[in-house]
Amino acid sequence: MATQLKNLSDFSNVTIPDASPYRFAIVVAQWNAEITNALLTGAYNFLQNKGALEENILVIEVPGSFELTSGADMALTSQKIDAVICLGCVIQGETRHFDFICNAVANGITQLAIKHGKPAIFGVLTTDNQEQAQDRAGGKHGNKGEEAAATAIQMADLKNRLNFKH
Ligand SMILES: Nc1c(NC[C@H](O)[C@H](O)[C@H](O)CO)[nH]c(=O)[nH]c1=O
Ligand SMILES: CC(=O)[C@@H](O)COP(=O)(O)O
Repeated sequence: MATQLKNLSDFSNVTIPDASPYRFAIVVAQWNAEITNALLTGAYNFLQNKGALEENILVIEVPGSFELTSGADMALTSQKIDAVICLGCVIQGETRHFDFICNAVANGITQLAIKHGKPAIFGVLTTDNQEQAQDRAGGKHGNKGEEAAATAIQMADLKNRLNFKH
């Protein structure tokens, strides 16, 4: 398996730009809160470690991952932010509900980035079980929240360097 022995959050070989010029929103789902709170901590601490100012990090909670798209849309529309990070954890249940949520959120966040012309980062765990989620929320496979924060900084910086106006 590709990730079997990997820490997916290892950025030692990647240059992450200074985050201090940028304003971020982190939209976090309350479903599977033990996991999503760990993702939030990872993302928040990573942003601050890369220079983001506390007053430039807005945290918004939504009920579940399905609401991440609308929560991020509200943030991008009403707040002056440069990138939005969407954090959630969807764990497979007995039915196809998992598939509908995961597809809706992935597609929704993708379309949101295009609609607003700003980075909208998919930091949603989509796992078979609780253990896989724990492994990716500060466990042996790293922290998906850190990865999402790193991506948000890189994309906000890219937009700035390209002087991209929407
Ligand atoms: N089963 C999970 C959910 N389900 C709730 C949905 O996200 C949504 O809030 C509901 O369908 C109402 O629109 N959400 C997760 O984030 N993770 C799950 O495992
Ligand atoms: C992944 C989910 O939606 C969670 O509510 C499990 O649902 P179910 O067991 O009804 O598929």
